[in-house]
Amino acid sequence: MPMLSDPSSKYLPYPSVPFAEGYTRQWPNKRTTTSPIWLSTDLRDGNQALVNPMSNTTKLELFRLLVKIGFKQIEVAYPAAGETEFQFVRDLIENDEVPDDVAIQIITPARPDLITKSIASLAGVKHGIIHLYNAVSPVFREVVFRNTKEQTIDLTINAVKLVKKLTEEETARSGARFTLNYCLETFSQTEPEFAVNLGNRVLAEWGKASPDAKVYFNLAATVECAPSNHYADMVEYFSNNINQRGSVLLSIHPHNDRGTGVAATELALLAGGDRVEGCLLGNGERTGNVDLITLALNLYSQGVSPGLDFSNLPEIVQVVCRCNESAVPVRYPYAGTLVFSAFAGTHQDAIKKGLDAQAARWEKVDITGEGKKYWAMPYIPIDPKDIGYGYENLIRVSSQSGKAGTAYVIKQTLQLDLPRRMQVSFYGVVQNECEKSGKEMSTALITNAFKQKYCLSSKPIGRLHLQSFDIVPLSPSSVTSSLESFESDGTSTPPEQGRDLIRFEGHISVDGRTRKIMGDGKGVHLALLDALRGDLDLEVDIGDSTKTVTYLEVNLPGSPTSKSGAGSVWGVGVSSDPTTSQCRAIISGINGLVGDKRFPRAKVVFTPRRDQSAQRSESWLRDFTFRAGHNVLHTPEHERSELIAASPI
Ligand SMILES: CC(=O)SCCNC(=O)CCNC(=O)[C@H](O)C(C)(C)COP(=O)(O)OP(=O)(O)OC[C@H]1O[C@@H](n2cnc3c(N)ncnc32)[C@H](O)[C@@H]1OP(=O)(O)O
Ligand SMILES: CC(C)C(=O)C(=O)O
Repeated sequence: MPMLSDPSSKYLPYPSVPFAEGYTRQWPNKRTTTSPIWLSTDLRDGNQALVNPMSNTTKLELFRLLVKIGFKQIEVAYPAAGETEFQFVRDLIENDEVPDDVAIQIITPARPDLITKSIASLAGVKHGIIHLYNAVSPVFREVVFRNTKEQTIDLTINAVKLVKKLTEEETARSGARFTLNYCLETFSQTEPEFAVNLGNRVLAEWGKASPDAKVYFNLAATVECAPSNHYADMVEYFSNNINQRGSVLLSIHPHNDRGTGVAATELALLAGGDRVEGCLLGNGERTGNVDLITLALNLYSQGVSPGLDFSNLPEIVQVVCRCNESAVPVRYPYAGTLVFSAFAGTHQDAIKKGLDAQAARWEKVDITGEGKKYWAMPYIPIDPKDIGYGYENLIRVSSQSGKAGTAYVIKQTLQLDLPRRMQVSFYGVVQNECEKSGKEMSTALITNAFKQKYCLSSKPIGRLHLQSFDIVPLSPSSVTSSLESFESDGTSTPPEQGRDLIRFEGHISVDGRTRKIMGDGKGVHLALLDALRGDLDLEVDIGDSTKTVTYLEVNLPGSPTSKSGAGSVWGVGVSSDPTTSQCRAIISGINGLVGDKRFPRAKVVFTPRRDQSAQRSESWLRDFTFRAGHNVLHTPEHERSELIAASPI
């Protein structure tokens, strides 16, 4: 039949849930503030859907992982399926694999022979949950069992009677504790009144439900056939109408046929669900059971602890995929390898700004002790570090990226905070490469391109390579450049005559051949330019107003790394002469420190920061670090401060 034919003659819409006239649904106004009880059915519903069901060795590995994650209820087998399944339960019990606070659940259909065998597998268990199931919706009653409603009830009640008898015998023998988990298979496709009626008959037959020994009703969306709000309505109806609600626990068992298993579960929990059955990474029949990792981390990202430990999610994913012989799509919630990577330029820009803003906000909390370090990050709903990922892949660069992403990579790898206009310029280089290759630019490729472009290497990269140089003072040596005035806006042009004349003598290789160059000027850069002009016929004009600005951030030892500047003291030096600019910045910084009671006596680390926002024509210094020793700031007898230039970054 062609796809576009009228489906209304073929498919029936979901029926309404028979709430009383005027009834106001409760679930839409609720919030989930606590974690449900979790049951992992990886070893049963997950296992039965695998191409190659797990061996008992593999099941044991997964069982141990589930225990480690923190599951307190684990469905371990369908013991009546065969000897292997039966033996798995025996091994767990006999080898003392089950911690005292963990209950193991086994599943059995409502058939006497299979119930007997299933319960026998649990001999000696501490806490066993008997998951008894039969499908109760019209199609199953009519087609699979060929039963009326009354016959369905009889089948169920007889099974409950047998479970009660066998478990009581085992309790008398070994002291084992048992819980009945009665599953209305295909609950979400069953008439709500019939489901409640059946549930009440089960309760009456069990006869011993209490707030301390609740009967579980597993309300299965065996096949997800309707939107999530319908499942929530079904659960709320059952919750409102089942007897002895305080002695009953509602379990949610959703599948994901419509791709909304997670949403259905979240709404069903609002509607009265207390417990969730599902699998890690949503393994299971057809499109899978509901994914417990997504559910738990959705809760976590709302500030509700799920009580499950996914702090090393990559490792968990790896084990689960190996055990299930399956793979996770790269965009899978939380667990996909690309979930915490942005390629798009505007996303990257927002993330980069978000990280900086958050670092400042968190630092303020550290310093003031006020407020909370809450997570508020564009495009990233959960801190990747909380679940075992780093930030190193947050930004990946392709032809869809922009300058911010590229600058982020350079900051991460080379610790260089590029000035904005340089970001734009360098991004052109990267974009060109991306468009040429049509591929992602890896971190290594970007870093390499940066080094190539700006010749950042001790080995020759460009056509010109400076091998060595000397600065020879031509006029009497004195630091007279400090005579140059600096107005508050830093834009004044330095008087040339205020500085010493120096000679630049160097060796430069040009296309691999060494050439000697020499030039004079007031300041190193002018002398170098003179040498290039004279010896190599290279005319470069960097403008009269070219200045070097040196920023020094003096971090307070013991305070967190200062990104906002709140935990540090700053110095600034501006001059057309780089050396003078550095000297001024140091003196300026020290001035800010003297008498600052917050500052300890020794070891002051100076970290220069370059101005990113300036629109002036400037030359930019390479980063370098100074360390002041010998308590220079606080002991007047050390008048000759010892400022040691440490290695360049
Ligand atoms: C929704 C779920 O995921 S439920 C879990 C499903 N998991 C499995 O089926 C995995 C393990 N299953 C098995 O190993 C086998 O199916 C067994 C051992 C349980 C039964 O095997 P068999 O006796 O060969 O029966 P078969 O597999 O054909 O099952 C169908 C029979 O059980 C009946 N049946 C099916 N479900 C139930 C139930 N919940 N309660 C009672 N009877 C049931 C069917 O009506 C059918 O009976 P019929 O033969 O009289 O028509
Ligand atoms: C037996 C039940 C719990 C089941 O697996 C289902 O309905 O999907």
